[in-house]
Amino acid sequence: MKSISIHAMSVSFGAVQVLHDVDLDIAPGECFGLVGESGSGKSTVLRCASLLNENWTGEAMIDGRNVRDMDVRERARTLQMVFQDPYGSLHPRHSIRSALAEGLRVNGITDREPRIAQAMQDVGLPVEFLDRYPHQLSGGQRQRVAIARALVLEPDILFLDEPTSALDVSVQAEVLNLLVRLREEKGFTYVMVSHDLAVVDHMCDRFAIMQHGRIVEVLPRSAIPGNEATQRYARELIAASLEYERAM
Ligand SMILES: Nc1ncnc2c1ncn2[C@@H]1O[C@H](COP(=O)(O)OP(=O)(O)OP(=O)(O)O)[C@@H](O)[C@H]1O
Repeated sequence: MKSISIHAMSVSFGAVQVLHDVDLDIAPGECFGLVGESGSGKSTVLRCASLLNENWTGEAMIDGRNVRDMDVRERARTLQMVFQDPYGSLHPRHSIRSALAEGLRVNGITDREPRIAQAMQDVGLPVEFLDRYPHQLSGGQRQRVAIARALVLEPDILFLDEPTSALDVSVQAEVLNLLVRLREEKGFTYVMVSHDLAVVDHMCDRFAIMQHGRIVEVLPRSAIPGNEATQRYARELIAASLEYERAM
């Protein structure tokens, strides 16, 4: 299990600074949530820490090792991302087998078939699905493929960017439960972006509330039901979410 430590992460797009000195310390095996209004910088934290975006200042360390000191292969075997929209991230004319094989090939891994079969089993999909194409799967099945594509590289850390928000509510719970089980089985460390505090409450040990590119407060999950946030914005965000839950 691996820890993640982000220190003084700042990023600007043109003249606009979208992250201001973000500090986060995430324990090995923890599920850590990032919540906050749209545009507050949650996805940017994941994209910078994984070096999908390289233009930022500060440091991101994994188990004490700077991500910038890792080569692309080491990084891919350490950290994988799962995005919100599996349709957008799976090539429509590539079979599921080739979607899963691609990362293995790019990263010079040769024992591809057993890893692919294992990943399909891990996400609860039959191996016959390997010959299908993305449009031949349901939304939930496609998201399972996106998770399997991350698993084949046997990473230690998964960055999950709204992994279920494109799915029907009933399917959301299945995929979240799959993610809970995988973390228990494999000892993953998760960082999960979500706009839904109910999802954070279900999944995360702790979470950070972000606003305008800053961390407002870091709280344990147990602070949600009684709204124990100390910062005004954090309290308001939790209160709004609790009210919404009650109204449902
Ligand atoms: N490549 C980019 N170029 C310019 N601006 C960007 C880029 N990526 C993000 N931004 C801006 O940075 C800010 C933070 O975006 P980010 O996607 O991190 O927010 P978010 O909290 O994840 O929002 P959402 O919940 O809507 O996904 C936004 O104002 C966004 O418009």
